[in-house]
Amino acid sequence: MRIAFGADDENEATRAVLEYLSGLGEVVRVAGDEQWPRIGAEVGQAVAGGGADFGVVMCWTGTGTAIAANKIPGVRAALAWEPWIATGARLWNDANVLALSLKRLAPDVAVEVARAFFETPQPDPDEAENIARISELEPLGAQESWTSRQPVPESAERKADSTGAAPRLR
Ligand SMILES: O=P(O)(O)OC[C@H]1O[C@@H](O)[C@H](O)[C@@H]1O
Repeated sequence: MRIAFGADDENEATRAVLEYLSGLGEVVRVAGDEQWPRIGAEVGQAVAGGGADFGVVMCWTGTGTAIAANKIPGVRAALAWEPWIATGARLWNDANVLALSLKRLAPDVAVEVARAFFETPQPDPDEAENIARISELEPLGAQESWTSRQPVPESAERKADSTGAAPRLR
């Protein structure tokens, strides 16, 4: 597995995550010491361009790098702060970039969240249509309507079954 990594600062959490990622495969890009928009964009480009299978971005909140990464077509970056969120991001959103707060997450929690992300290899096939719709959004301008929009019924029970977590309300 090839993983692109970038963080706009370095601390115990970033070091712990990098160490965990190094055990998973090759960390192909370590972006650092740059502003968060560039970190997000470069990690996103590595993933969208095929240079990496997945990306991990870290910044103070995790939000700035996530937003920047999501501007790159093909990127589905998800901010996660607990393992269940990371599992869901892979399972239901086929997230290919994980965003983490380097300020808020303790190193062991950051690694736990990353582990949940990387230990959920396949998205739920039932979500394939929704995930494909994300790509349809990429070329849309602010004024264009999304013609393929249709409601997708979801079952809280099915979500609960697939993660073992509590059912969620929609
Ligand atoms: O622009 P600076 O102050 O460096 O950073 C602001 C922080 O705001 C957040 O979105 C990012 O996480 C970034 O780390």
